[in-house]
Amino acid sequence: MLKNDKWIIEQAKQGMISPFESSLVRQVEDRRVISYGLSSYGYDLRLAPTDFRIFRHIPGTIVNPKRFNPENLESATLRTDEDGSFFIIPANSYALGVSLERLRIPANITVICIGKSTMARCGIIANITPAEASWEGFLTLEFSNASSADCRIYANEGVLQLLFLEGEPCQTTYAERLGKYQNQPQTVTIAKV
Ligand SMILES: O=c1ccn([C@H]2C[C@H](O)[C@@H](COP(=O)(O)OP(=O)(O)OP(=O)(O)O)O2)c(=O)[nH]1
Repeated sequence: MLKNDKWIIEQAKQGMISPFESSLVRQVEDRRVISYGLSSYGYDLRLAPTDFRIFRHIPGTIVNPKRFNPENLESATLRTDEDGSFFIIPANSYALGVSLERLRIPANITVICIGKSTMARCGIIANITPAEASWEGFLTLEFSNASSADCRIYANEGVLQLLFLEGEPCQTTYAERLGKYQNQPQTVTIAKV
């Protein structure tokens, strides 16, 4: 079953999402923001200002998920103006960021990470991925800019939404099988095998 706002509040009190906003935030002081916080059946996460990296091609090489070369990722600069702090995701490129919130997923829950409509309308696709039962840490976030125009992606503002699905208790959680992405820090975690 898809979990509702009341359930998310109860779980957040026990540390599922930190920091936690118990309503949808649309404005901070006198500035409009890309919304984040609690929605009816989900939670909108913020992008951390700490780490955002853009894929680049290294001539003569091919990306190998079994031996990922960190040089394929170039750190982007955080810029700030009257609209907020942001990174630029170039046209037709792929980028990795990290969530501002730390998550602790309950043992009978799978979380689906999907895009926000506002960003989707600007050509930004958040790669749809699960966060598994009993996983914890800061999510590494994956975006493509499918449009032919460069786009801002705001730090400290909404960038992704989470849907919480409850299942029958499983035999082995991600934590119990010692999943390799357990306890990710608030920096981009590159592909591992
Ligand atoms: O966008 C995402 C999605 C998931 N995760 C975290 C939470 C999730 O529980 C964990 C493992 O992800 P997944 O199971 O998709 O990775 P895998 O390639 O299947 O790894 P493994 O072989 O360890 O299961 O990574 C992220 O950091 N970012």
